[in-house]
Amino acid sequence: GIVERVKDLPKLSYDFVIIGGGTAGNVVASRLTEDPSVSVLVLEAGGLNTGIENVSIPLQCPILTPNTPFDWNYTTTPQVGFNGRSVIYPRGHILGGSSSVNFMGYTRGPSTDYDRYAAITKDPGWSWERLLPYIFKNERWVPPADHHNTSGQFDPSVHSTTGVNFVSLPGFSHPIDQKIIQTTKDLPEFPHLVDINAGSPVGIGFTQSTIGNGARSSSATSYLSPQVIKRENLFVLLNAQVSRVLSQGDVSGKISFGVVEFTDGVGGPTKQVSAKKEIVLSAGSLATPHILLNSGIGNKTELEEIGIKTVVDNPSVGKNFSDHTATGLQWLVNSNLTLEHLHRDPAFFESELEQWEKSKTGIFTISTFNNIGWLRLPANSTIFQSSPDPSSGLKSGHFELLFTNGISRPPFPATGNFLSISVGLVSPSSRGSISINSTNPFAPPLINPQYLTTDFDIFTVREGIRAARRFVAGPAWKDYIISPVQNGTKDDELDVLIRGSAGSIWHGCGSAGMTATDAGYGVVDPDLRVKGVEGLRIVDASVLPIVPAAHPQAAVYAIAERASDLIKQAWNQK
Ligand SMILES: Cc1cc2nc3c(=O)[nH]c(=O)nc-3n(C[C@H](O)[C@H](O)[C@H](O)COP(=O)(O)OP(=O)(O)OC[C@H]3O[C@@H](n4cnc5c(N)ncnc54)[C@H](O)[C@@H]3O)c2cc1C
Repeated sequence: GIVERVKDLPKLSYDFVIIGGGTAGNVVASRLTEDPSVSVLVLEAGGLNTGIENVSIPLQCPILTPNTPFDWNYTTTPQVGFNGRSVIYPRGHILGGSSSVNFMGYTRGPSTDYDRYAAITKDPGWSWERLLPYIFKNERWVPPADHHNTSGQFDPSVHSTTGVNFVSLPGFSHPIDQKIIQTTKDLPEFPHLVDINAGSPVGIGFTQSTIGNGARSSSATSYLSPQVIKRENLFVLLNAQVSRVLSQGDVSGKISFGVVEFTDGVGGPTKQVSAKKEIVLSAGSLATPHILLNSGIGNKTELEEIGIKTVVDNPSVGKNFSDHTATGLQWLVNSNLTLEHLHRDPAFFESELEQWEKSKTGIFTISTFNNIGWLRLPANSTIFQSSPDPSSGLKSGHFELLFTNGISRPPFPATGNFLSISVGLVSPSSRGSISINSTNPFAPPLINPQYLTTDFDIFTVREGIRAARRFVAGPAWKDYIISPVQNGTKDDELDVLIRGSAGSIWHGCGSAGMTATDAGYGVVDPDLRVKGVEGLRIVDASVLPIVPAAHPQAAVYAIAERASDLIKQAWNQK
C-alpha cells in the first residue's frame, strides 16, 4: 500500500528499503515483491502521481517543470562554458520520479554504449546482447493513439509486446513530419532510420515514446500498477525525504549499512527504518551521490573540509558526471498549423483537451517531438587531429537533432509560427561533479556539469547547428521556411549563440559509476554494490559510467530490470 506518515506503516524493519520511488526504484520494488516472502519499503520524497491530469497528458510535459511541486527545482552552479550562466536542472519530485515528468522519448541508444559498459565493468552481463532480454521485460509495444498504419515506421523484430511500460509511435501527426522524412530521402547526409531503437541509431526517424492509450506510462503507472501496489509485502511512504544512510559497525571487516534516516512528512521530524538485507539507493544521479556524501561516503579530504566525518573514503562519489546540452534553433515558417496555434487559441486548446479527456486521441496524446535523429561528425573532421572521439563507435551519434512543430515551452512569442530544432550534444567529453558544501543534509547539492568545457564539445555543437541548417535547406522546406531566428555562421558567432543560450536536457549519469571490481576507481562494482561496504546497492542513472548517446530512461529501466535479478540471485529469491 501507499501511505503518507510513518505511523501508518505496519513496522519499521523490512528486508529491503529502497530510497526513491523513481524510474529505477519502482522497477526494483515491483520485481522484488514478486516473491511474497520478501518485504520492501520505498521511501519517496515527493507525493502521489495520480489525480494530476497534466502528468498523464503527454503534450503537457513541458509545464510539469520547473518551479512546480513535482520538481526538485534545482539549478546548476554558474557554468564557465555557458558564459557563467546557471541553468535549471529539473528532477521529478513525485512518485515515478523523472519518469512522471520527463518528455517520454524512448531511445535505447547505440548497442556499443552497452558494450562499453560491459568493458568498463568487465561484466558481459551489461552488454547490449545480454541486456536485450531486460529491455524486452520493460517494453510493452502498443499501437499509437490514432491507430494509423505504422508499417515502415518501426521494425517489429526489435520490440517486445509483453513488458511493463507502454512504448508507441506518435499518435498524432504534424505537417512537418512528412517533410522531415522526405528530407532523409532527398539529402544523403541525413539517412532514414526505420527504427530508432534497433541498436544502431545514426540517422533520423520517428520518435518512440513511453505513451500508451494516449497517456504517459511512467514507472509509477506501470511497475506500481493497482495489482502490484496491493501486495501485502510492498509499502511506499510518500513525503519521506532521506537524509542519510547509517552504519552499524563492521561485518566481516567491512562497514555495514542497514539504517535509513528520513523525514516523516514534508519538513517533518527525522525517523529511522532498518533494512534486514539491503538498502537500495535509487534517488537518481543528483540525490544518490548527495545522500552518500551526507552519510560520510566520499572523498575524505573534501568531507573533512566541510566537517563531515568520513565513514568510507571513496574519492569517486559524485565525480565523473556526464550530461547532454541542447541548443535551440528556430525558423519562422509559413504555416498556421504549429504549436503556437494551440497556445494562442483558447477555444482550440479547450476542444483538443476535451477530445483527450473523452477519447484519449488528438494532439495532446503526443510529446513535443515526433521525429528525432543522431548524426556523426565526418571522420575527417579537424577536431579528431587534437581530440579523441568520445563516442562508443560508428553506431553512435555525436549530436542529436530533435524536431518540434513550433515552440513547446513557455514563454511563447506573441506572433509568428515556428519550426524548432534542438541540437543536442550526445557524446560529450566534458565531465562534471555533484558535491556538497553544507552539513545540512536537506541543503541542495552543488550541480556542476562543466558543460562545453572541452574543444570537442563546442566544436560538435557548432557542427550540429550547421547540419541542422543544411537539413532545412533541403527541397522539402522550400516555401515553408520564411527566415531563421538565429543568424551568424562563423565559429565565433556560433559560440556567442551556443554559450549564451544552450541549456541542459537533464540526462546526467555517472556520478556513482559502476566499474570493474579491481578498477581502483568507481563507486559500485558490476553487481551495483557500493565498493568496500556491506548492505548498500545503487540502482539508478548514477551507475551508468558514461551518459548514453540517447535519452537515458530506456537504459535506466533496463539496468533496473537486470539489477532486480542480481539482487534476487544474491538472496536466493524467486
Ligand atoms: C524534464 C525532463 C525531461 C526528460 N526527458 C526525457 C526523455 O524524453 N526521454 C528520456 O529517456 N529521458 C528523459 N529525461 C531523463 C530521464 O527521465 C532520467 O534520466 C531518468 O528518469 C532517471 O531515472 P532515475 O531512476 O535515475 O531517477 P529519478 O527517476 O529521478 O528517480 C529518483 C527518485 O528519488 C526521489 N528522491 C530523490 N532524493 C530523495 C531523497 N533524499 N529521499 C527520498 N526520495 C528521494 C525523487 O523524488 C525521485 O522520485 C528527462 C528528465 C527530465 C527531468
